[in-house]
Amino acid sequence: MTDHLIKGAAVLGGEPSDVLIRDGRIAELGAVGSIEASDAEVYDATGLVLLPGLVDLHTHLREPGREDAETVASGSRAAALGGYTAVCAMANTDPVADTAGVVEQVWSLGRDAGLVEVQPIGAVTVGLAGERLAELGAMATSAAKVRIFSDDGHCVSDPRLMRRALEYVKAFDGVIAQHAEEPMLTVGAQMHEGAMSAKLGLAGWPAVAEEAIIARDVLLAGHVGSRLHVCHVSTAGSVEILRWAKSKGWRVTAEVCPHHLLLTDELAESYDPVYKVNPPLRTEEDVLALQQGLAEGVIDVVATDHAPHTVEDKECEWAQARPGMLGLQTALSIVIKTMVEPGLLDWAGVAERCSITPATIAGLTGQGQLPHVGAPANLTLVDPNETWTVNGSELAGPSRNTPYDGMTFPGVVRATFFGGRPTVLDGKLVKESI
Ligand SMILES: NC(=O)N[C@@H](CC(=O)O)C(=O)O
Ligand SMILES: [Zn+2]
Repeated sequence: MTDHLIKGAAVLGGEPSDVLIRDGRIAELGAVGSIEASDAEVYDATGLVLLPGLVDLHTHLREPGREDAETVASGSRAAALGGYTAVCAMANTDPVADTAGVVEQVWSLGRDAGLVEVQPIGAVTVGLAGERLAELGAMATSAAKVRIFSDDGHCVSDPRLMRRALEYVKAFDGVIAQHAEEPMLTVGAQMHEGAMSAKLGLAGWPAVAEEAIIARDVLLAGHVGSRLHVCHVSTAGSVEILRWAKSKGWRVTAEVCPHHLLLTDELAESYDPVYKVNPPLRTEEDVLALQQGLAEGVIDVVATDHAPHTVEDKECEWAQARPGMLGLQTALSIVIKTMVEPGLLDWAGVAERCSITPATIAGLTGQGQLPHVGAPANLTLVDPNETWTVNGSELAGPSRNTPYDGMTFPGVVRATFFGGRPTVLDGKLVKESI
């Protein structure tokens, strides 16, 4: 394996340093010019910020079943380009990832693609039907070593089943990741329930449908003493409930998606289904509360909820369109725009929210480590002073459903190193790694 010498990178935005990568790990780290490595390939990282490789807790890779929207390989390419070195693959595939066989299939497809660590998430219930627990233990002890279980796309709405799931995973320190949506309050829902849904005549998903489930689940997690993770938190009220749950010392973590940190329900006025997503885009007040919650750590991590859909599933009437938007290649830029530029997070905070804490939640021990000698070389180099304009037709993967087409953002991912090997250099996929 070739040695790599990264020169002049600001580690977490600090002093410029040189980093030598050898045999998949950081072998040396020191002041600029202090490392001798004549055989190493040199990468000039002057002006770039070095972060631990990003880790996504919520990625829809669509394989098996909807390879026309995304595959494990195409999603891995999007992830590497976005600065990720690990993604957790959601279970709502076809067939559903509710057995050891399916999670092992996804895991080995990820290994074959070789661009990021692909950690499968297992379903909580058989077929995501919310009726019977899936084989959680078999998935946990499979080669995929599943630790996160989620029926994402659906809420585990039966409280008895949710309690049993929390009890079951406690034995192997697993976590239940809940898509918090009380289904009886979102029948026919198309967007956030508020002034805009009234104006547009679209059925609303009220904030309380999310908040009622989060309130119930933090109580259950506290009661059982087990780990709960709340997916894609989208309302100001949810942040308040999480703050309270954390003050009790319960083992509760939560994620927010980049689109909920930036976009609002006003965009639905265009009737462009690219803005249709679950949970829906909310109000300005919610956006500000989510940013504040993430800054304070009430919300622990940023997760993309990267949800590729084909043109047929997205470019149709709003009511028929599938919910979800692409996220892997734009996430870091949106975090910089909404959190770093306004001074809500520094680079250490970005590393914490986008890499270190997600890796801890997912139990990915080789990921999310602050750069130090001996650490696995999963690293991202970003140019914070450069901007780029999103071009939907140039994104990796077959799907085009980005809500950011034509928008200009700060923060260009220049290089990604996965297991000591560059997967992205100068902003492009490294050929040998594809
Ligand atoms: N977020 C979405 O709007 N859609 C997701 C499911 C989900 O994350 O709930 C999908 O699988 O398309
Ligand atoms: Zn969801």
